Amino acid sequence: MKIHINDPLDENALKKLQKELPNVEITSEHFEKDVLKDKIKEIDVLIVRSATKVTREILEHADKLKIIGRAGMGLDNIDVDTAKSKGITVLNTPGQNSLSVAELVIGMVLDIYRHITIGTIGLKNEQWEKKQLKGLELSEKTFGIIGFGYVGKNLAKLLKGFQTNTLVFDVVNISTDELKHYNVRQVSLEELLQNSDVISLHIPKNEKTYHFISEPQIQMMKDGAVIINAARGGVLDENAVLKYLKNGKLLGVGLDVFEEEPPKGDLYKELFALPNVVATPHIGASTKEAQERVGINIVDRVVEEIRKLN
Ligand SMILES: O=C(O)[C@H](O)COP(=O)(O)O
Repeated sequence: MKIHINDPLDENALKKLQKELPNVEITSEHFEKDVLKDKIKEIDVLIVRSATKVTREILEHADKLKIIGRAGMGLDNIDVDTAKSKGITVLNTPGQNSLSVAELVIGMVLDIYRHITIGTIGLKNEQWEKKQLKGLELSEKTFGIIGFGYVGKNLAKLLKGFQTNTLVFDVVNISTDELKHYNVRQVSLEELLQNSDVISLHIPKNEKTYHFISEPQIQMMKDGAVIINAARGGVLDENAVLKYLKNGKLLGVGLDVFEEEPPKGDLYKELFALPNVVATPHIGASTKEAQERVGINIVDRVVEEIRKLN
C-alpha cells in the first residue's frame, strides 16, 4: 500500500500516520497536475489540502486509489461524483479549522474598521496619518452571517464578546435552542442584506451558490456596508465588489479567497490597489492549532478507513 500526501500536513500528524502504519510506504511531496496524473496510478491513499485539484482527469488515471483524505473542510477541489463512481472513499475534517477562519474574519473587520493595514503602510512610508484614520467600533453593530455551519457558529460565538446584533441567514431552520445559545436571529436573506453593517459569507461553493452575492444583493445593502469572504472564491462576485467599492457604497471588503487562486489579472490589480480592501492568500485555516487538529483528524479517519479495507 502507498499513501501519498500532496500538500503539507502537520508534522505531528505525519508522525502519527507513520506510527500507526509502520509497514506502509508514505510519501510527502507536492506534485503539479501533470506529474500527479502520472504518479496517481501507483497511489492507494491520497491526502490533500485545497491546493491540489483532484479532477476527473486525475481520477481517470487513479487505478489503485481507494481513499482521498481532504485535510480541511471544502470538497470543491475534489470531483466527489467521479470518485464515488470509482468506489473511492472521500474523507474530510469538518469543523476542525473553523475557529481559525472565524478569527480571521474578526481580524479583517477590525482591520477595515480601524485602518490597521493602511496605518501600517503609512508608517512604513514615514506618514503619520493620525487625523485621517478615524475608524468605527464593531461593538453593537449589526453583523450578518450567511451560512450557519461550523465557521458561522464559531463566528457568532466570538461576536458575543462584541455584543453585536447578529443576524443569520441559512437555508436550514435553526433550532430555538441554538439561536439562544449563539445569541443570533435567523432572518431572510433580504432582511440580512438590508440591515447589516458587516456581512460575512460562510457557504460552500457549488452550482447553487455561484455569485450568491452579486450586484442585486449589494444594491440591497446599507451604504457603508462591509463584506468579508473567507469561504470560497466564486460565492462573491468580485467584479460587482469592485464597482461598489469604487462608487463608495461599500466601506470595505475583506477577501481571503478568490475566484482565481492565486489571483492574477487586471480585476485583482484594481481591487488590491484600493485602500479599503484587506486581502490574504487563503490562510483562514492556516494556524498552528487548526493544522494540528485537521492533520490529526484526517490521519485518524484515513487509518480507520484503511483498517476497514483490510
Ligand atoms: O475548506 C477548508 O477547510 C478551508 O478553506 C481551508 O483549506 P486549506 O487550508 O486546505 O487551504
